[in-house]
Amino acid sequence: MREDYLKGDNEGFSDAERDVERALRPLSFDDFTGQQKIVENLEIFVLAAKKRGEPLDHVLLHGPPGLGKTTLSNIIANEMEAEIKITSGPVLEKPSDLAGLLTNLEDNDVLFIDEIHRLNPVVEEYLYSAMEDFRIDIMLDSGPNARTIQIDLNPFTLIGATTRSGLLTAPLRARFGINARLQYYDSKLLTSIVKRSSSILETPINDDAAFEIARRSRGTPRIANNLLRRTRDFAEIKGDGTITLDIAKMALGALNVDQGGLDEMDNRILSTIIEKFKGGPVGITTIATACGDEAETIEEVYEPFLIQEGFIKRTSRGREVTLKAYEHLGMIPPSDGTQNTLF
Ligand SMILES: Nc1ncnc2c1ncn2[C@@H]1O[C@H](COP(=O)(O)OP(=O)(O)OP(=O)(O)O)[C@@H](O)[C@H]1O
Ligand SMILES: [Mg+2]
Repeated sequence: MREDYLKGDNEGFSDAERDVERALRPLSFDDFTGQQKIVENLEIFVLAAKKRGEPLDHVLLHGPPGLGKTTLSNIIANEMEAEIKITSGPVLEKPSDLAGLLTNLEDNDVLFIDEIHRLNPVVEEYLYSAMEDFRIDIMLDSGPNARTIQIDLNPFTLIGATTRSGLLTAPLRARFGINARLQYYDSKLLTSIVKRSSSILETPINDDAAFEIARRSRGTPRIANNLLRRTRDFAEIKGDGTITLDIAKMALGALNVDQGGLDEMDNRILSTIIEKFKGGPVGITTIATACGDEAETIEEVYEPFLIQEGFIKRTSRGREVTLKAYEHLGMIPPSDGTQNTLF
């Protein structure tokens, strides 16, 4: 079980915690740290769309949890000076659920569909004409009385967010004019996010403490913010309210946060490759089966971070762990490069 502060979504959080999360959310492009290329491009597309008086082209945001997809979607709507209607794939069960939302959109509004990979295929079909022609065909009645009517929609922008872009159908993917994959944040960017958040929370924090939290946040702003809040508790109870490096280390230690910021699944993937497959190379499907997760989740959610941080290498024959992975787990690497000495 992952701890609350590492959770992908907000499940397990109290209302107060959710309010804090909302307060920490940047509201404009200027406020948003990192993802520089994506933000620069979006700023241009938004300005151009506003100049033409048109809606922004449909946007697909994908990437691992907690990197800012929902945040960016809200920012896009703010910057477009448009209303945002928020829903998610699993909530839209029937075409009429979608039709209800679409017909209520004003000119240039944003419809945000979270977890868009989980759309019901029937609903997805309706989305095609809505996205392309701003029109939907609605079926009225059924049986012998069945007839369809065409409804014109106000021009709108669909923003889809997903952690699993590999599960999107090709026709849906093709209808997004703007397609951006969010990347993990480096420790420097996360340090400035931690500092920004602590100033919103009115909690003083030392530079080295901010960096320590950032470094151990798995490249993810949501985790950084959550660890900051827990560390603040320690500073208030065990210190004088300021987050110092000692307080940060004490808090992160007490919370069992990994030295390298890896989570339980990351560690399981690494130890599985080492213990069951002699460090690799091994195929992603085999790793997934051994770890009890889906290959696509490992490939899209976990592996990118492990590769970026140099724990895993991708070779033509599969995935291989690096020396850094052995060191991280306190295991002895094979001496001749073929045999795992632990086996
Ligand atoms: N670039 C950023 N700068 C500052 N804070 C950020 C940034 N990106 C994300 N955050 C913070 O991290 C939290 C999580 O971001 P967000 O909810 O947008 O992630 P997400 O990609 O939508 O995650 P999920 O896939 O789980 O829905 C937000 O509350 C926000 O405060
Ligand atoms: Mg989100």
